Amino acid sequence: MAAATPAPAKKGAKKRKIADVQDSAAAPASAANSTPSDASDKPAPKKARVDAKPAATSKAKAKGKGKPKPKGKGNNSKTGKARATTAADASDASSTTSTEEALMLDEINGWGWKEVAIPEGALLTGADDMGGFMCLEELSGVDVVTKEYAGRAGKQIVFKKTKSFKPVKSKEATLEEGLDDEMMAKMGFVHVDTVLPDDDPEVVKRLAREDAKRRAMEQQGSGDGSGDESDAADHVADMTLDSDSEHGDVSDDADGDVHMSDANSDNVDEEVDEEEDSDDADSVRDPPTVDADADSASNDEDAADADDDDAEAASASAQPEPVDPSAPVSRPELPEPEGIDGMSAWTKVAPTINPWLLKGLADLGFTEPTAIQAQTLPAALMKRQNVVGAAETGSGKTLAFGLPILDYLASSDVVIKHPVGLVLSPTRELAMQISDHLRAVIKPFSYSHKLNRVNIITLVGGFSEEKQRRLIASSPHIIVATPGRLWDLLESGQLDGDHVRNVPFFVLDEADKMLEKGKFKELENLIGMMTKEESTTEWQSNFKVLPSAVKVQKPPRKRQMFVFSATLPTSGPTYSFRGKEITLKLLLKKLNLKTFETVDVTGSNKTTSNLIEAKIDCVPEEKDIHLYYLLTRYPGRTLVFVNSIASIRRLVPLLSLLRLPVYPLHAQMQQRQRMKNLERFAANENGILIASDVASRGLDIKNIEHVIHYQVPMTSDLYVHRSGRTARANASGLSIVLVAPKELPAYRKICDQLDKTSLKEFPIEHQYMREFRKRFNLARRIESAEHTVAKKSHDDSWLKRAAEALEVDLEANDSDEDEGERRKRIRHETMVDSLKAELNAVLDKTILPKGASKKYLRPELAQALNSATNSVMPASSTTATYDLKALRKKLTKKLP
Ligand SMILES: Nc1ncnc2c1ncn2[C@@H]1O[C@H](COP(=O)(O)OP(=O)(O)OP(=O)(O)O)[C@@H](O)[C@H]1O
Repeated sequence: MAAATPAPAKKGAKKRKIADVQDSAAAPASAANSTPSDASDKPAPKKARVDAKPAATSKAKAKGKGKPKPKGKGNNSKTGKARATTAADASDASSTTSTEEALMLDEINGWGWKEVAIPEGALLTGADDMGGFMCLEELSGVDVVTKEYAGRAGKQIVFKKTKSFKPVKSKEATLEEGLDDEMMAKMGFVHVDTVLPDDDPEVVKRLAREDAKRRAMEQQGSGDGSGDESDAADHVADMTLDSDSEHGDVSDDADGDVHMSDANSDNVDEEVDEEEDSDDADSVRDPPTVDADADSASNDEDAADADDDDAEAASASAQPEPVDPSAPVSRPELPEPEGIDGMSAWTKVAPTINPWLLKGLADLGFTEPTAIQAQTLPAALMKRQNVVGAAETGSGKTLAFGLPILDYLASSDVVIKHPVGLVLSPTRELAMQISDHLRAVIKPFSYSHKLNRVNIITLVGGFSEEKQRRLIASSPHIIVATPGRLWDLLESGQLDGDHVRNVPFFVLDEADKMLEKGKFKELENLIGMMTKEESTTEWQSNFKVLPSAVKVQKPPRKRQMFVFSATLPTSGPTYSFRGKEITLKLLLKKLNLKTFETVDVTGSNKTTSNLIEAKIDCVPEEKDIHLYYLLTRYPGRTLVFVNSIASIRRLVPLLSLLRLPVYPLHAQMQQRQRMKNLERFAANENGILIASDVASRGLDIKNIEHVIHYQVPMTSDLYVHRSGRTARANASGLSIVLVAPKELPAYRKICDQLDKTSLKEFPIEHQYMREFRKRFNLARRIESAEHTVAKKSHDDSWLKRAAEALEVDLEANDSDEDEGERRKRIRHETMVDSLKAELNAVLDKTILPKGASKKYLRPELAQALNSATNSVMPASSTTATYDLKALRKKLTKKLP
């Protein structure tokens, strides 16, 4: 049995545009059994900003790019194999239909059909199975049917035309010329060169308005002055996605994919790879360049005006000047952006702030600065001072240090072609979030003109180095990185040391964490590299930098530094980390930061006033039940922090069995999975993230309602950061700590360090706990039985593999034992099934009485928490005994 497929498409031309995306989607696949497909067969290009219609055809297709030459059209019955034919071969010009449909059928005829083998019975079991075969039934007017062969077994696929088509009367598309623009427009194509550079409806509308205005002006005063023309050309260039040859490369990336995504698309996307790809594409697409289009447009005009006799001279003068790539390129003059009238609160603290940043802030709804921003900007943006900043979690520190960098970029007269900002973050997720946040603010400026594109890249572990190399090559303006990955890239010579050493802005976010002794060796190396005046052999040997990696020739420019955290000890002599006292002085000495402004807007207890804090005393064995109770009783986006990855691995399957939407997050997970889980958590309003402290700092996920500390955190700083994932940006939130008797000393220390007498006892409805316990215990039993089955089958397969490797006949030696084991496994499996049935039956019933409020922060609960007079330690019932025991133990130890 055989089916037909067109010959593989020719490799597309190098200069591919948006229309080609559609084309490649519609191009026939070359794999066996694959067939010509409609554009819908392949996913649309990620974030393509143009709705190029109709999807199944394209300008490039019409031109014949990538289209196989018609061949093998004749009858091949001689071969004895089936051949797909199309009834559209017999053209019928009598009736009229849309040119689009006609073109499609024309295409089918045009593809060079060839035979490929299909395994007997795999596809052609009946006409019913043909539905969607090759996606051709998507084409209006084509049916896919099978036909018995005359006189022999087997079936034949036939594409049957069900409508008549009038061939396109206008100029026929040829491989060389394609359809003319008029024809393309009639068919509903959007010319790729008119595609706007953004899918943001606001920007699209504004650019369209400006375009209309400009056209009207051009028509009115046509010919008067070249300035207008060059403006117009500039604008067209601005709106062009990839009209010059430099952009041809976009389509030719390693994956063969064309990426036409939003310039700000470093967002967490479905696939990490895609996300990075899109970032790559963006970066490659838009390096700051001389606007050659505008130049050549006006030069062409000049040449056209020249006297014929002087044609040669005119054409010589029309040659564009050779461009020195290192020469500064001026930024276009931009009009004042609209919609920034209500932003005076910002200009009050930073009068010179670039209006395009105000526009970005206004678009985000940030009409006034937060306290840390209001106090940082005068020093950082107006006076260009170093700033050491401390402010509560969720109080907007990212923009406090980000705005001065963005302002520098937006206010430069010339196009900047090198990195100006380096932001270091302790975790990958936080680094990506910082990049996204900065991009969101600079977006209107970035899209105001092609030359204004601000390129922010993220360099973190977990992504392929190849992709990160491509990002580095994309002329980034701001690099947001984790120290480890940045150092790797420097050490291996992939990132030029000068890029890092000469940045005029350097940010250390979560600085206290970053500077923990021994935690970030790479950071110490980086700081050493950045703070040394000159490259010396001593320095190089100290930090083991490959000489090729760091080409430091000159001392760094004056650099502005930002050192930020929610838990920086700006006042008071010291702060402690795991028993070690660290002074701020020591911290700043490491950074070689001698002069700086301190901005500290943290309250005495370091947590935000919108945070309601409570605790639950319970013995370790009861923690699971209490957790289950809280998660079920009060649904809402909840982040559960645990102290060990083992706890995550234990809790996630149990809570999943109990039908809770739980997602794990810890450092041993693959980066792709980490991103996916964060995405899922952020998308599910009742989502539950069970995380290690990798999620404790900086993560800004909207509307996290509750944070639960399953175990008492090791330090008060950690408690502050964990709790700070809720109650962000003026929202309210609840943090609950589950305290086991053994954890009381750690808990007390935290309270002490944060100036809290104690936390309020969270009210538990004990009458329901029995039922919660019953359900949880069922889940535990299922888990344990499943574990036994899984372990057994794992052991078996290991044994089998080992036996195979040793060429031992397992069956013969172990058959008796196998039988016993097999019975055991069946018993376990049966038990799992019946336990599951039991659990499902109880889960179908609700525990809470009808009408019980499920709102966590319902007023009476908040009231109860606030008014509780819990001045003594919470575990009042257990504290005394616990303390006594502990004391006795201590005393006994001291005795000789
Ligand atoms: N001026 C503003 N007005 C309103 N919201 C703002 C403003 N500035 C920032 N935000 C929002 O506040 C939230 C918290 O900001 P950000 O992540 O910078 O906080 P942070 O202080 O760095 O927190 P953390 O210490 O946890 O890292 C973000 O969602 C951000 O978009």
